[in-house]
Amino acid sequence: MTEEDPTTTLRRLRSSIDNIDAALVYLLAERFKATKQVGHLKADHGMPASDPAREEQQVARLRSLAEQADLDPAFAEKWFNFIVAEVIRHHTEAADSR
Ligand SMILES: C=C(O[C@@H]1C=C(C(=O)O)C=C[C@H]1O)C(=O)O
Repeated sequence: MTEEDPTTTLRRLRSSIDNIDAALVYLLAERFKATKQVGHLKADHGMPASDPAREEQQVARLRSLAEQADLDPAFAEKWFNFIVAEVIRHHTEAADSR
């Protein structure tokens, strides 16, 4: 079997990376659409922006999923915390504009 040219391999891998990045952007957009609705619901009903107990459950679940998927669980937790910080910022903005 002939080996693939390195330039061709790089192009092929980058094409896959581009598809994955596009999927991640769409997935994140969907997640923020849902969390923004949660933010308005909380603001309308005087509920606190953050829910540490829920976050703790999510971290445990995501760490376990990351292990199964051969992804660093510490990275999964860091990524989750980064996203949640932005969600809380949106929730606080929603509450302040009520
Ligand atoms: C979206 C919510 O609000 C916050 C954001 C969370 C998230 O982005 O997953 C989880 C818990 C809350 O701190 C929620 O309460 O479900």
